[in-house]
Amino acid sequence: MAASYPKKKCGVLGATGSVGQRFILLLADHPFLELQAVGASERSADKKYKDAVRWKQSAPMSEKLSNLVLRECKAELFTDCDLVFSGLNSDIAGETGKGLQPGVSPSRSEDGMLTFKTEMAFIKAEIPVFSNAKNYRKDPIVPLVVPTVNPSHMDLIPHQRKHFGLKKGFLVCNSNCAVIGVVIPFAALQAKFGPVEEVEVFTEQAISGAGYPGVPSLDIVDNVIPFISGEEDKMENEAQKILGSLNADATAFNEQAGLRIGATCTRVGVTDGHMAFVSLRFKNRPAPKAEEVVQAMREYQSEAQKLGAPSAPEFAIKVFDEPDRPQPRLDRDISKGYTVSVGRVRDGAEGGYFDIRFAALSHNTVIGAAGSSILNAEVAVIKGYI
Ligand SMILES: NC(=O)C1=CN([C@@H]2O[C@H](COP(=O)(O)OP(=O)(O)OC[C@H]3O[C@@H](n4cnc5c(N)ncnc54)[C@H](OP(=O)(O)O)[C@@H]3O)[C@@H](O)[C@H]2O)C=CC1
Ligand SMILES: N[C@@H](CC(=O)OP(=O)(O)O)C(=O)O
Repeated sequence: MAASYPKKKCGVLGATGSVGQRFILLLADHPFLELQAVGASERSADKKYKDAVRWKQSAPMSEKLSNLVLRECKAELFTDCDLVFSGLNSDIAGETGKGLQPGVSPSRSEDGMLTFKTEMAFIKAEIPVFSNAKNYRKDPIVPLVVPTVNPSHMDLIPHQRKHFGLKKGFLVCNSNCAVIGVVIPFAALQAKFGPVEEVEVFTEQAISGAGYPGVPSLDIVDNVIPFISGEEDKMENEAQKILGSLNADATAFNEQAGLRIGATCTRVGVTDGHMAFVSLRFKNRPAPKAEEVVQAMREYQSEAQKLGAPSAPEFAIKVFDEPDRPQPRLDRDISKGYTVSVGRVRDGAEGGYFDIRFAALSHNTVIGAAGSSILNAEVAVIKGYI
């Protein structure tokens, strides 16, 4: 029988956005995370959720949640929550380019007062934050967690709390949505065959990845955009931290040394679901063949699954044998969007540099964003951090 956990009241910041709407869907019938509060900009505050949101999901919103009244994203308005999820734009979520360590020294507002950006203000108010924004992902004191890869990195939380003088507050980040879709297969392969050394990845990313209203229709219909600002840098630099290790006293991360990733990121006219086409080379010789890679991915069990997190998919990775799968429209909702689908697993070109090639599909607002945050929160509750 599944273990039961005490109910936790949660809030969603940025609840009207592309990621926020996915939180509303995924939290509607959660076994222990109860949606208590929703937040958005001043423009939306004090309106009922259903009146402020421009709902873009194919499933309807829950009647009960649709009547929640939106609050401004101020920590003092969320003290009735045990934790919050952040689907805030990065300019609202936190400092840019500086990271949390210097984030302890707050910004100075126009009137000269010291202010904290939103996520920092919440953790200072002792409210744990699970963030989708990019600001603090690479900060040495912030766990960057993909729940079906490295939930053990949350064991840095006591150190983070000590650093900030907090009792209950902490910050855990998700990675970039396109990164999530590739690190899950990488984790399965590395567990079996040792380090991946070199990767070349090409993505076709969904429109919902750009938020709402996002990409103008005249740009994306009947078209492919061969550039997403800032995306390739994240693809090339976030995986090393996720696939790295926590040191023995759980105070610092060692990034995976020697993992080089080259990325080309494009936007295509798909609503949800990022495709990634990967070529990779292992460090160890001889490298595994495609059949062994398929088996390793099929056997992969993540720690989130082993811990019994209720949203953890039965299989973190589904591998298709059919040569024309996965496809976004057909396969993005497998395990409600928590599973990454892989197909076209092939050996590298004969005599070529890369060992293996495959295609991976991930639902960018579920396992790529809101779903990962929810799974991370489940793990944090199971581990007793909340
Ligand atoms: N979309 C995706 O697939 C992924 C997104 N992310 C990240 O998640 C975050 C959210 O992305 P997404 O949902 O796409 O963005 P959207 O632009 O769709 O939504 C932004 C949300 O932030 C709110 N907001 C805007 N300004 C303010 C403000 N001044 N104060 C408080 N709230 C404000 C908006 O509320 P209002 O309606 O009132 O304007 C809205 O709820 C971003 O950091 C993004 O980079 C990460 C992974 C994947
Ligand atoms: N940039 C991603 C989504 C996103 O917002 O990513 P990030 O949180 O890393 O900025 C996309 O367009 O599909």
